[in-house]
Amino acid sequence: STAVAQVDTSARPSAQADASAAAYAAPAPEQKINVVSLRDIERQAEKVLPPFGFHFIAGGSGDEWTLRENEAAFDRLVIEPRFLSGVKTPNPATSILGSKLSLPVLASPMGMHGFAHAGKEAGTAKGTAAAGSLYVTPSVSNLSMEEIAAAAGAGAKWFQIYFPEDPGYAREQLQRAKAAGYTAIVLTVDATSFGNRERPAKLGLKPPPHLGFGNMPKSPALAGQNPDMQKKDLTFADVAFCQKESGLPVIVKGVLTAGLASDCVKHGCAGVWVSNHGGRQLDHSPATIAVLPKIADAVGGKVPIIVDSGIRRGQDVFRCLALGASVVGIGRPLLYGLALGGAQGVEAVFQRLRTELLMTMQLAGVASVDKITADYVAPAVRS
Ligand SMILES: Cc1cc2nc3c(=O)[nH]c(=O)nc-3n(C[C@H](O)[C@H](O)[C@H](O)COP(=O)(O)O)c2cc1C
Ligand SMILES: O=C(O)C(=O)c1ccccc1
Repeated sequence: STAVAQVDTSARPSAQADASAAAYAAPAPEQKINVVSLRDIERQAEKVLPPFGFHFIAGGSGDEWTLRENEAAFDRLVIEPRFLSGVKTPNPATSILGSKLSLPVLASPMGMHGFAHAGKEAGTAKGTAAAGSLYVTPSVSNLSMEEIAAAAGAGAKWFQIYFPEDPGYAREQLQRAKAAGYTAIVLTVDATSFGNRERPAKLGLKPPPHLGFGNMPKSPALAGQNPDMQKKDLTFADVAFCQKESGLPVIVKGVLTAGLASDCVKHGCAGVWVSNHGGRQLDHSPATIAVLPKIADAVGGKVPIIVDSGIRRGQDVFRCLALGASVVGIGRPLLYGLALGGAQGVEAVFQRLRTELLMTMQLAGVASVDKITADYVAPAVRS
């Protein structure tokens, strides 16, 4: 295995430090924000974020086909409402692996929130907890997993790991995660090589000085390891390692095929996370909503399915649930909310999605999330 960070990561900020660059001017507001729509805050966040930070967050890989397709694929799927169904107060609450959620939307793991806000991951964790949702802490964070757990407080939390080269360092992180109160491990498998993110280079934007890794090894024997150096040759043996060493349920993130989904179930995974990493890894990998039905079919209800990448509307949440997801994840909009308002901005993003989901459920005629089925969606027919 090799350090991904050393190979192909010209645009990877965590791998580089430009000592001559001015210190990174992350926004720091803590305020209520008005979220008209999740798309609208991307435009607003661009105005307050340093250009590198904005384009690092907003960008995808390669030609950004998958990035566009994530949202375009929803446009090919209509919602067929059932009026006169007597629904009065739809209930968006659900639960996943024992955690109660006030809505079927959680915070996808994202590395290095220092690009979005001076408070780093703390505001995202706090705002997600305030919204009654679940925060997935990234291993490549600017704050430590213990600091992030403290910010989430009683809020539900999982720990996402990029499996490091040294198994001893993997073990240390998994044990720390359990001790810090995380209740599941998310193993991301779609980033063993870093996607070709070209935006910063095309725009002539240089990575800022390093913002600091929160999870450097504690054991002196692991000196030289950092959480951004990943094992390339991942297999199900590494999944088993995570299960054994953490003693926690393990979810595989980055599933895009029915074959991998059924292998995950066979290997005792507690969940399957359908994701193309927000179009940031393998360009021309499929939109998640397009592959969700066959993955749901392969999983057959044996474990929960989480899906993310391009979800921006309550109607998108509805369509994902209709096609077999238990819960959806959102990424970038949370960083935009964070940049604009800190924890309150993050909470406002969840609230906006809740409002849209409630409206969608009311108009579609569905009273609870378990009743959102494939009967309510159909291919869009174009003449
Ligand atoms: C800035 C940024 C950093 C990310 N870092 C990670 C990470 O550390 N680990 C991971 O599993 N996924 C990471 N992702 C992918 C997200 O978990 C998620 O799959 C994706 O953002 C969902 O798509 P969306 O942004 O369109 O909602 C990152 C995404 C972004 C935008
Ligand atoms: O950019 C990403 O998608 C990502 O996964 C990541 C990983 C480490 C640090 C920052 C981002």
